[in-house]
Amino acid sequence: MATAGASGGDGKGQGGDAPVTYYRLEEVAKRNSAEETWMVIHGRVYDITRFLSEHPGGEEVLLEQAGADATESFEDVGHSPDAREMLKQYYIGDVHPSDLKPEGGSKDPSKKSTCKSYWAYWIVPVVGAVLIGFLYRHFMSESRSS
Ligand code: HEM
Repeated sequence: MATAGASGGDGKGQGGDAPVTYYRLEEVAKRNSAEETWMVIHGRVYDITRFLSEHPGGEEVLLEQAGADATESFEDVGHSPDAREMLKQYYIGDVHPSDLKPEGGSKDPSKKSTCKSYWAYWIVPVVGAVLIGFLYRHFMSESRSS
């Protein structure tokens, strides 16, 4: 099997502690024919060449996505847990981290703004509560003195 452009490494992988092979998207894009069909689903690379003729949804839909990120199409169909389980046998590696689009992962660059929104989320009720406390004390002391 072709491994050009791939590099070994560690990190999150499909199976246990085996080293993960990373593939650049340009490497995946070259495998876009019926002779060699790779696709990306949720940041993982699958060699589905031998699965083409077995796919219940037909070979054509797979070839349309060949060499590309098929996550959206795969999810749109609403594949069964069995179909997701089948994916494992075609797994060959992960998309290289520098080619990964943020998909809600921990390396999400928008994390900072999420932190900011958490601040905004609790600071409003806290400031509100303190203000109400001051007003309450103010009116109580006024009503006591009058
Ligand atoms: C390697 C990845 C894929 C695997 C292992 C897979 C597997 C399966 C399986 C097992 C089914 C039968 C129904 C089910 O159990 O959900 C199915 C149906 C289907 N798949 Fe996929 N699929 C893959 C990728 C895709 C992609 C990328 C598309 C893109 C459009 C697609 C389109 C469909 C359609 C349209 C059906 C419905 C067929 C019908 O109900 O007549 N599949 N697939």
